[in-house]
Amino acid sequence: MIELDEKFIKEIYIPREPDGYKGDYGHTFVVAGCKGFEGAAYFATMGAIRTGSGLVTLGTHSDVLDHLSVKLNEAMTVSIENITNVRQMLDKCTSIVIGPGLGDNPRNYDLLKKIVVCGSSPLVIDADGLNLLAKDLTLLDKRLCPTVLTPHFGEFSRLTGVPIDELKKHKIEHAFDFARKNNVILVLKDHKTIITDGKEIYINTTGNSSMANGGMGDTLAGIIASFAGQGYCTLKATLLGVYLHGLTGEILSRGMFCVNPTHLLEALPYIMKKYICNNNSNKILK
Ligand SMILES: NC(=O)C1=CN([C@@H]2O[C@H](COP(=O)(O)OP(=O)(O)OC[C@H]3O[C@@H](n4cnc5c(N)ncnc54)[C@H](O)[C@@H]3O)[C@@H](O)[C@H]2O)[C@@H](O)CC1
Ligand SMILES: Nc1ncnc2c1ncn2[C@@H]1O[C@H](COP(=O)(O)OP(=O)(O)O)[C@@H](O)[C@H]1O
Repeated sequence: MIELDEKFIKEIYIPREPDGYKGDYGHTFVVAGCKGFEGAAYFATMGAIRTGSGLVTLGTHSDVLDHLSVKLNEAMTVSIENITNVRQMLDKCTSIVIGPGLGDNPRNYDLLKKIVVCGSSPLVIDADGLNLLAKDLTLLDKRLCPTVLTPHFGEFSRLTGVPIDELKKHKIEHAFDFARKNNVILVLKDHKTIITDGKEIYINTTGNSSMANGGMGDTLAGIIASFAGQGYCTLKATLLGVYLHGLTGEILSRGMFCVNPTHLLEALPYIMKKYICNNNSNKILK
């Protein structure tokens, strides 16, 4: 069992070349959002943008697309009702995140199926993506892409059919077994989040209950997909994303009672620079 600390995470970090351009840092395809859950799509997309993804495209439902396009200046947007858009994005993206605020309905199940079966880039499945996957886990047998699942205990209970109390009692064993059996990287979100690929177990050491508010997990899903699309191997992208997400929340909580996704998103690039890239940033924290 490996505890994630600053030294371990700094060794994962890949410095950027001075002449790097946006095409070198990936294209994250975020499939998220529906009426009433636009915020989840916003947070996941911004999570990818604020952690350095070269390009980010949000695929969402037509009825929320215009509203989200106006808010997300740095992202492109496409309608997921048009399957040609989805096919084109699967060809050009370098990572995918599906699920935040997407909605749990048969049409979205077909979309998840298409992405799992046809996508080859690293795939992060979160929130409603997990609820859809829980209907038929054998969908995972048909995939070519490295896959990260990011459940909280409620979602993990739906995936496994095991009650939350039991999952909490033996969380490491359940997480490890699930990851091994299904050949996925599992991120079981908690005060001390567990990450496992079914071979090794990692425990995150950052984050606290100032982060216990809506949208924090959506943000994390976007962050992990961003790093996975930038050339980090999928496991390292996951470890870096979980650690950075918690670290940013924890540092902000020194001066804030609660840390909301908006605060976290604002601070992410500064915390990344100061604590992980080993350089100084003087905007937020001395
Ligand atoms: N601003 C937004 O648009 C937001 C949208 N969200 C979206 O809302 C949808 C539903 O997600 P929710 O997670 O709210 O609802 P869920 O029904 O998936 O999960 C909530 C339930 O999970 C269990 N649970 C979760 N964490 C637990 C823990 N640590 N210990 C014990 N039990 C735990 C509890 O039983 C709880 O009632 C998702 O698509 C999500 O992306 C949420 O992320 C909140 C913010
Ligand atoms: N007490 C806590 N300690 C550490 N991290 C926390 C704590 N509470 C919440 N978090 C983090 O916040 C995120 C919450 O995710 P999730 O429950 O999926 O939120 P949402 O569905 O609202 O986006 C997880 O990454 C979790 O680890």
